[in-house]
Amino acid sequence: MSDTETLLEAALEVLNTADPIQKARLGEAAAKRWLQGEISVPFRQDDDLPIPNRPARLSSVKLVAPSLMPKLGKGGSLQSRLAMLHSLVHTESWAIDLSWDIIARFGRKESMPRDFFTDFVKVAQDEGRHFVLLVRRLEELGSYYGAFPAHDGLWDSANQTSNDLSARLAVEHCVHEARGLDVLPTTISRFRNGGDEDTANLLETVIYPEEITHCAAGVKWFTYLCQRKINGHQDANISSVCLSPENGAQKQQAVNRSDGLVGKKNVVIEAFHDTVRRYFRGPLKPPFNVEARKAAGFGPDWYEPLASREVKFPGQYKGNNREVEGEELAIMATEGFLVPVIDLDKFEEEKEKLIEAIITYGSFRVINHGVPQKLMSDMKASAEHLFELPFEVKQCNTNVIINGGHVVASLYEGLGIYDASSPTEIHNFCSLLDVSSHDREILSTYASKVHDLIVDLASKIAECLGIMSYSFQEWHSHLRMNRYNFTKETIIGSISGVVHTDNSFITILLEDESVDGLEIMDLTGNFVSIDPVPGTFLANMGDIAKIWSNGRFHNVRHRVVCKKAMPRTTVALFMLAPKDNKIEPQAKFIDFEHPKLYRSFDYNEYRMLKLSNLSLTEKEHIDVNEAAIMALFTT
Ligand SMILES: O=C(O)CCC(=O)C(=O)O
Ligand SMILES: [Fe+2]
Repeated sequence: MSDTETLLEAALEVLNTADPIQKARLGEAAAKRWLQGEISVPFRQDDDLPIPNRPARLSSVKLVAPSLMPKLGKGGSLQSRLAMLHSLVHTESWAIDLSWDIIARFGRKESMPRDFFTDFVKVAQDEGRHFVLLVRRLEELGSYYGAFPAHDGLWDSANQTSNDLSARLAVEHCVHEARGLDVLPTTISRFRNGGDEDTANLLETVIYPEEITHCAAGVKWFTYLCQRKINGHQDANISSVCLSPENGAQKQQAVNRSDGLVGKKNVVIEAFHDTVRRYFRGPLKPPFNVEARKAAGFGPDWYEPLASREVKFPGQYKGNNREVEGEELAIMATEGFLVPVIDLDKFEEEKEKLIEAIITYGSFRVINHGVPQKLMSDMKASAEHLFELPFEVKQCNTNVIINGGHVVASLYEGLGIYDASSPTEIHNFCSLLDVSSHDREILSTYASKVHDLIVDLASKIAECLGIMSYSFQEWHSHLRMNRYNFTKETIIGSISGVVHTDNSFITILLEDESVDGLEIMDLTGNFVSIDPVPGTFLANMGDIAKIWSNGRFHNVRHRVVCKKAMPRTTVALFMLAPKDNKIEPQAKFIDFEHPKLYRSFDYNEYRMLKLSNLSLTEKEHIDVNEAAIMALFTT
């Protein structure tokens, strides 16, 4: 290395190296050079070195969405302990990148003092050592890094804070790393109880105390940035680092006192609350490791108030067309539209999130829904077979509800069955189109299972809102298979599925896992892409839910855009209306503050009105859709 090497250059070398062992080795060497003064310059003022949007990473580690991670188990079996160890190894590999990233990304941009660099160099050094120790242990036990799936949630949140150092410190170090401290004692006892004393010791004596110092670095530099803001832009007089595990809390207090922050402590804590609420979705999960957190320099007043999230129902909801502002807007701007994930296996814990999802977003993803993944992929294959039938055969798919059968539009074709909860209707559809017995079987099993899922979901929603006796059992449903005929000639970005809200209470969508294209309008009015997640269903709330809830539930607007030159097939099951087709707002949602918005009406009347405007341009379509619904208002 040349004498003029900067810490930024060393950090970038680590970030641009894919192999984590090599990352750790390079990081260790760079840290030594910095600490011994061989690298003396953090960066050059005129450097214009690109910081990778994503550090180089091994491609051999299979990534899955966080919500789809297989359960790690409780350490009772070797397999479970290996999965736990693997997850720790993966976290440490990201921790190396995150430490060098904070140095590279923010050090110069935020004109941070030398101690900031030194602190995070030490953190990076620790993380590299932790990775090597843990990966070695994993190998001793006969496994390897990459043997289990992993998720990149840590990097996702790093990405969301890539423009804001305070947010990065708060979320990565004071939320995620602090959460690591909360759960580590349980993890240690799981290894110990499973007979793996070596791993337990390693975690207890090396990793745990050092992780406390990393959390402390987050608290310390978050505090520093607040103080700097309070004092104008002059540098805060923060004492030199060294956050040893034993005295982190005292040092932190000393830091606060020396900077006159004691009186302003609430300002710092309030800023912390604001930042976490803005950049971290959902409440923090208790129980907290109060002792370790205290050693890291932050007491319960920092995190306890973030442990619950107010439920916005029913008083605070302001209506669909409300202005989005503050926290909500910031979350949406930084996260894009990540629809909330509802785990049906843990429904009791998910209620609050579900209510927020249906009221605020009108869209959520369901996992552990009980429909076998094989049936989902078979259904998609069967839908593809049906679209391959001769055109005249498909034309036999007429239907009693408007637009319920075979429809053809530019780039789009649809086939449908109403009522999909009726075995006779499925049978009639299959007979008319001469569907093979294999596809027939799949269609009827799928329709019946997903219909049951929708009934269950709708009942759960009602139950969350205290409507216990309402039965969705007899509601009709409509199964629609969608085919978007995207080819090489289709212009990428062209809209195939016009902007619309669904004519349903809930729609359960089986996505095309190889071709994305669905876009949902977020509360700021922008369309954001929804990436398909295999094995899950996307649930969208439709107009009928909005009416039934007297305007409380959000009927989400969405459209389909060509993203790839490949045909796209999706299957939607819409829960439409009760058997008698009468829809009206439920009494539960009507009170003095919320007068009845809609008169009782017939579902078919609504559908005629809604679908009579399909040929309009996109902008008009939105307005007329809304107008059509408004026309049903009581006056
Ligand atoms: O195909 C999709 O992704 C969306 C389909 C849809 O919005 C619908 O069928 O109503
Ligand atoms: Fe739709």
